[in-house]
Amino acid sequence: MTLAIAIHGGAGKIGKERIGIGMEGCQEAAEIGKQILKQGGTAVEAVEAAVRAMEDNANFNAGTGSCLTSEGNIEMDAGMMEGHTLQVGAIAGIELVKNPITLARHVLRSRHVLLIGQGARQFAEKEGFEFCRLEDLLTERQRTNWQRAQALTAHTTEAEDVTDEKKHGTVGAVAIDGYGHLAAATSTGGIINKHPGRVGDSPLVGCGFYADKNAAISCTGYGEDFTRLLIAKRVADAVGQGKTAQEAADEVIAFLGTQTEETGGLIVADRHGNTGYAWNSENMMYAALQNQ
Ligand SMILES: NC(=O)C[C@H](N)C(=O)O
Repeated sequence: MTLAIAIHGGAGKIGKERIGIGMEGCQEAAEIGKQILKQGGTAVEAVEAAVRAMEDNANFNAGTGSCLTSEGNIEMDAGMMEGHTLQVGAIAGIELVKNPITLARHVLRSRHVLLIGQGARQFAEKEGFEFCRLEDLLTERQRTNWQRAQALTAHTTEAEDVTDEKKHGTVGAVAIDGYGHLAAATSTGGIINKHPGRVGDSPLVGCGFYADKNAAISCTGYGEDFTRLLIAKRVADAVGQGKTAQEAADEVIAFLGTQTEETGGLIVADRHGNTGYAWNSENMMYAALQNQ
């Protein structure tokens, strides 16, 4: 049985020096996930651990390093799906939690699919999560990005169009384990300067992530478009119709390009242990590992 894991760390217009750092972070996370798979762990365990590593890496826009809302707060989204059970767990607008993906995994084991804001916080308390301070999640880089965005917003109505950083750094993982089961996970701080309460594609099943018995997908990009176009589910359907992971990735990103000028990317794993990636932004940070 082929074990496989793929990671992304966001797509966009990413400077050379940041690409190197980002690719390294993806590679480290892929190694963590691969070790779990090799030791007989499940795809869900592998994608959770890989995404946690990315959330803890301050270079990515998820967990520590998340971007700020227009009011200077951090509201994070995360989602996870297990392919063979179609179980879903997602969290939107969560504050002061270091690893939203782990909270999403707790939701996956509950009778619910998606919890938001205050209720998500109550759930986290009940599940024994510890809360951190805003300063524990906030990095100097995101503070600077936000200040720049705020300054520009004062002169434009297109608040979210003020920086190339806006599409960077959402993180995700897809994996297939030794039991032939697939899982997908995505975690993000969203887009910079977003309206309080704004929810993107990342915690929405079929949009920013999806997994079934054929494929697992994690997306990154302009969440509004990934949501209205149900991007992740389209990829799963293409694989279900016989496309390979790579063919499905290419096909759906090409479709995205016909529907919107906004850009993004995605990663896929299929039930044969193939991985695929595609993006139509300038670049995407990613890594993939297989173990025969
Ligand atoms: N960086 C990203 O991928 C952003 C995320 N898709 C969102 O719209 O919230």
